[in-house]
Amino acid sequence: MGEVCVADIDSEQGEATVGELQARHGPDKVTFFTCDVTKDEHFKGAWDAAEEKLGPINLLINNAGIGNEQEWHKTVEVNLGGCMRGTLLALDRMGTNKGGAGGVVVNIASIVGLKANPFGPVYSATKHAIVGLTRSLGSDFHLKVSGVKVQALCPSLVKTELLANAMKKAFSPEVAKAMGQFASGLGNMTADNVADALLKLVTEGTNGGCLVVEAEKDPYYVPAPI
Ligand SMILES: NC(=O)C1=CN([C@@H]2O[C@H](COP(=O)(O)OP(=O)(O)OC[C@H]3O[C@@H](n4cnc5c(N)ncnc54)[C@H](O)[C@@H]3O)[C@@H](O)[C@H]2O)C=CC1
Ligand SMILES: CC/C=C\CC(=O)/C=C/C=C\C=C\C=C\[C@@H](O)[C@@H](O)C/C=C\CCC(=O)O
Repeated sequence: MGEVCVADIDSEQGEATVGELQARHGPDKVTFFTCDVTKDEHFKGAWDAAEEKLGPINLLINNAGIGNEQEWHKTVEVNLGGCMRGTLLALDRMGTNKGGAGGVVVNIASIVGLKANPFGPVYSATKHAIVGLTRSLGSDFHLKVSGVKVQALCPSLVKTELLANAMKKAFSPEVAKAMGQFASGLGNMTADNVADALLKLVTEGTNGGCLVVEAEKDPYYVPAPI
């Protein structure tokens, strides 16, 4: 395994996760930095600290996300703002046109970045925007300029904290009532299924590609409609 830096706003959970990974892969292989992806100075600080400790970064996974329909500014700022901030920073630091060695960015979007989600309209809008950002910067033009591939992973539902929190912060009482039943009909995909698809994207992904991962299906690309 290469060296990995985990950065998250939740330092308690982040340190615990990194502790588990260090026990498995070695203390020098994984490190944690606290980072709020809505803040430029946090993102840049975490990037610099990670490079100082682990060496040059060649892969960024923009994973932070929330499903809070009641505070839509916050959802836009974390989901879209985080991916935008991260992708632009990665181009600035890894771009061959900026003195870097090139690399890969993976934005964690969602299947509802490619289709509607009546149970989370704001969340769905942020994920559609992430897909647009990814397809635009993932064009041949930008790859030639920067040597950085930009791709998106679009998972279907996994029952994580995100879903539990989203149910508490649902769009309306009607949605809150309908959401649980809808979610339970979506199959049992696990975080490991998503991780396998992510690995495929990182190692053999197509620039600008949006790879969908759903329960009981092989991952598949969804091309832009026009
Ligand atoms: N769970 C699901 O069904 C799906 C999740 N996704 C996406 O996958 C990603 C990960 O989600 P999950 O693991 O499901 O949720 P999660 O709630 O377990 O993890 C989200 C992580 O983002 C962190 N975070 C939240 N705000 C942050 C901020 N301002 N700065 C830094 N970190 C912040 C949280 O502390 C947490 O560790 C998200 O982008 C989510 O939208 C995509 C498709 C399906
Ligand atoms: C904030 C919620 C947490 C996670 C969302 C996420 O990232 C993944 C969602 C996974 C699946 C969503 C599927 C959405 C399907 C819709 O396009 C429709 O097929 C739903 C159909 C009917 C809904 C009821 C209606 O419109 O009348």
